[in-house]
Amino acid sequence: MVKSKRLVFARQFDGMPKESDFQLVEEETPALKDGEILVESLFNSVDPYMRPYTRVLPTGITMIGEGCGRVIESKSSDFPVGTVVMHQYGWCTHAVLDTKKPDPERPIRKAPADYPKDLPLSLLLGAVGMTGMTAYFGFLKLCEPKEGETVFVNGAAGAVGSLVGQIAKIKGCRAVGSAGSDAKVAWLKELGFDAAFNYKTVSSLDAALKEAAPYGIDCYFDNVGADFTSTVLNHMNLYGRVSICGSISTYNDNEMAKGPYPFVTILSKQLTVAGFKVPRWFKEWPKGMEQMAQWIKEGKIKYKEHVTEGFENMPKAFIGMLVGENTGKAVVKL
Ligand SMILES: NC(=O)C1=CN([C@@H]2O[C@H](COP(=O)(O)OP(=O)(O)OC[C@H]3O[C@@H](n4cnc5c(N)ncnc54)[C@H](OP(=O)(O)O)[C@@H]3O)[C@@H](O)[C@H]2O)C=CC1
Ligand SMILES: CCCCCC(=O)/C=C/[C@@H]1[C@@H](C/C=C\CCCC(=O)O)[C@@H](O)C[C@H]1O
Repeated sequence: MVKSKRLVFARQFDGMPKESDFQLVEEETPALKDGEILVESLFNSVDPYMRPYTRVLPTGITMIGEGCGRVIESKSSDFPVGTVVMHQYGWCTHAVLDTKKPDPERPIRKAPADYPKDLPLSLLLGAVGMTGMTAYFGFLKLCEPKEGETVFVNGAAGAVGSLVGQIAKIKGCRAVGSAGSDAKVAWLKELGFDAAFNYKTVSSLDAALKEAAPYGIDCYFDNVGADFTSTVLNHMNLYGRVSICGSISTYNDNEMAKGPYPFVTILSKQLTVAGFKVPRWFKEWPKGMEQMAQWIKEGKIKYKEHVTEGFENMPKAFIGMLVGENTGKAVVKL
């Protein structure tokens, strides 16, 4: 038995989450049954989806989220001690997982056997994990970028957005991004974005897009949603493709945003607009993970991690990510 900690989703969020919405619980892990493994978490992820997904969840549960950890006790020959796994075990320091009852929605994923020794394991939650797969498949499958096309991504200095822009460059596109600070914009230029702007300080989004994408936008990877997206659609070229990845500008709203209705724009420009959830391509993730790791090793993809130290600081890290404190992937190191 091991002393463990978890953070409970104690109060429904009202607008921006608060630290007092979580409660820390300490307890001992139970003895393992046949087929079970005890995982010690090394890194826990904080992600935007946690804010809207909790709307329909009951309070009192362990806060939802993915972690990357090491098996420290095992009653499963498939997962010997030392195996590194990723799983939606929630905000906890230790998790008992049943390997005999696989849940296709929440699989226990093993770190690839050939995962490069010189890459941090935290990347299995970031550029070589769920976030990286979101950028890789959500962009390539739905935007189908062609050489010479203009790609626009918002939330561009975040975990997903920063990868989308760099993949766009690898594919020979012109990459344009927006982010919420001048320091983030400077980093995007370092990454090779052809144009980038601070959406918080431009005189108008319309004017900024006109300047940054003078020949229009062919591919739009949308992390932000709502009014931002309606404005971007006006800058799309004929037959443009739009990948609807997220809608972070609406996650703290207590009600779903209504309108405006951009359907005539979509029709007249003959746009293809598609939403996705990245587990849709689960079967292809190993290939995507291998490609992302290879691009990182070759220096074609650069990444940043915003690492918060200490399990107890997870609420701070989560709120910080929602207000834009992170550049690159926000993770918590336990
Ligand atoms: N469909 C899917 O399967 C998946 C979707 N996603 C979505 O991808 C998006 C990006 O996620 P991820 O890269 O992990 O997160 P990020 O690393 O981008 O972190 C969130 C960022 O959002 C920006 N932000 C916050 N509020 C606003 C706002 N009102 N308007 C514009 N930007 C805002 C902040 O950056 P700034 O300083 O620039 O404002 C903040 O740093 C999210 O919408 C998420 O839900 C993620 C994973 C899977
Ligand atoms: C309106 C909300 C849009 C959110 C888009 C987004 O960020 C989606 C992310 C999912 C994410 C969900 C993870 C876990 C949900 C289950 C939680 C639980 O009950 O334990 C991940 O699965 C990949 C994205 O599709």
